[in-house]
Amino acid sequence: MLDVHELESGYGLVPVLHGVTLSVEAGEVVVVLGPNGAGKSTLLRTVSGLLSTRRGAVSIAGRRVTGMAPHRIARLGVAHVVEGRGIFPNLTLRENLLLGQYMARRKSSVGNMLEEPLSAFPWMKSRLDQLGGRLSGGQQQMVAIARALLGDPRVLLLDEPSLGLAPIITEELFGAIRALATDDRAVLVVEQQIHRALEIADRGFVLQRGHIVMSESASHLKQDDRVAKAYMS
Ligand SMILES: Nc1ncnc2c1ncn2[C@@H]1O[C@H](COP(=O)(O)OP(=O)(O)OP(=O)(O)O)[C@@H](O)[C@H]1O
Repeated sequence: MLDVHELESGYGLVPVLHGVTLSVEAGEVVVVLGPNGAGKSTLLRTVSGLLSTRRGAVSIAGRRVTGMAPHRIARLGVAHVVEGRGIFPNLTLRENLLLGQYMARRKSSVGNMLEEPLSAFPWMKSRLDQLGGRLSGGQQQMVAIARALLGDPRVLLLDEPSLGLAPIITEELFGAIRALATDDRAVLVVEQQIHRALEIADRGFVLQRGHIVMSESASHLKQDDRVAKAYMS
């Protein structure tokens, strides 16, 4: 579903990604691990087109999207949930969700669009009229992800979904994320919570200074000491 080939990108004159190659199949959750500044967020930004590609290619379901504007990439099925949630405090939960309509790939009624997000996060059904600003941090993160589902994305990119959340909320959130990798969707997650993320992932990559230094199954990475060492280098 997502293919990244020899990707290079950066900011101004500073290169950050140095030839990153990875793929994520439909039905998979793949986690990108690595120390601060390794280039994890930069990788997601380059895939979604927020940052331009200098070399290499990105393809979604076999279609090359390299060089396309972010809104076109979104229409082709890439949803990027950036760090920091972006919930509007003075809009209701329903209104916050419906902002995701602009990413929709096909025309659909509002009721149909809300079906998947509300079944992924059932607690939302009774809170649709509550203001975004009154929701807890964990609930806001779930709203950000639910909003991305309105476009029925083929590729869901999640940047540090657990940031600032209590462990018990993180567990609930990760359970929901696992269920989002359906037969026609791939999920790529950047995370600092290594162990929790590997619990729900099928595979993982370790990024260090813009290079992929490990690429293994999640069960393998869980037992490999080199993962923790990568964080200290
Ligand atoms: N907007 C920006 N302008 C210039 N340099 C940036 C910008 N954003 C990130 N960088 C630099 O790019 C490098 C990679 O940053 P990136 O945010 O992708 O790392 P990361 O692995 O996601 O780390 P973190 O977990 O700290 O977010 C870092 O050296 C960072 O300082």
